Amino acid sequence: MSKQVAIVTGGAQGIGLGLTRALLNAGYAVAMFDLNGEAMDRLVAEAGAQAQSLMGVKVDVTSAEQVSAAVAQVAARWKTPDLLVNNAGLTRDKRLVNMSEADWDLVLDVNLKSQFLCAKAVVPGMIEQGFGRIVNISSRAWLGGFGQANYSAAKGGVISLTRTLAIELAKHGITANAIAPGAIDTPILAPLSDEQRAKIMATIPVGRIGKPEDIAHAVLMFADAKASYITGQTLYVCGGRSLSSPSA
Ligand SMILES: NC(=O)c1ccc[n+]([C@@H]2O[C@H](COP(=O)([O-])OP(=O)(O)OC[C@H]3O[C@@H](n4cnc5c(N)ncnc54)[C@H](O)[C@@H]3O)[C@@H](O)[C@H]2O)c1
Ligand SMILES: CC(C)C1=CC=C(C(=O)O)[C@@H](O)[C@H]1O
Repeated sequence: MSKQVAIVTGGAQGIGLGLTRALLNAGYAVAMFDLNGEAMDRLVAEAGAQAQSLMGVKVDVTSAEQVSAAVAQVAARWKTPDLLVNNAGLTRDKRLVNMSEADWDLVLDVNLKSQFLCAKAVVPGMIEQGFGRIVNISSRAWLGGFGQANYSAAKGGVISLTRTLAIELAKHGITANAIAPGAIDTPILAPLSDEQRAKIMATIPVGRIGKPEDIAHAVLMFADAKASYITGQTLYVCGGRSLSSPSA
């Protein structure tokens, strides 16, 4: 495989699907790691000439065994990945008093633990090849948000994890950076009413809700081989929305 190889967790939908498409168009071979096997099968079937550069691996990214088997599958079909985008995530918003231990564990596992597991699985190969790019998706909500004790803590953990990866891996030609999106139009926003969407829009100086392509643009910047001096950073992609007040 002469192409660069990327893994996108949660790559079958929303921001992840935007990343999958943008990376394919940028010439990467892309492996989607997602729970939604049907969606990945459909995407590969619809990929036409790009199908040979696209694979879907049905994997729960909170499982160490499944993650290491999935990374081995990618390396066996193509090569050691050059880029890992840790994007899979979900919310279970509830006020603290109503938040169960299961709500806490699920959100921490999918948003944070998965990033540790995927990094641990790809890094040995990246060290061996002397090159790697890791981009971890956090959220502007790491600043704190009503009903988001679990999600905010997980997304703050993503930023801490990223800084540590950057420090540990710098000498191996591997960078690690985080992206903190604001509101991006994906199925994760589906539960919002028109009124709630309008309220969010009013706080965004750019005057629109973000699109998956906005995040893909930032990922491609961090992934560039020329971006070797950019590591440990968190880039807010949120249309200029204030970082001083907690999201409500
Ligand atoms: N959409 C936003 O406004 C927004 C804002 C800030 C941050 N984010 C973050 O961006 C990332 C993507 O969000 P999105 O809006 O595209 O979400 P989404 O719900 O549209 O897509 C998430 C994808 O992750 C997959 N997934 C979930 N749990 C998984 C697991 N255990 N194993 C494998 N795959 C799993 C889902 O199947 C789905 O394809 C998340 O980390 C989210 O927290 C989103
Ligand atoms: C999950 C969703 C409602 C959501 C939208 C916008 C965010 C932001 O950071 O602006 C996130 O907090 C996230 O909760």
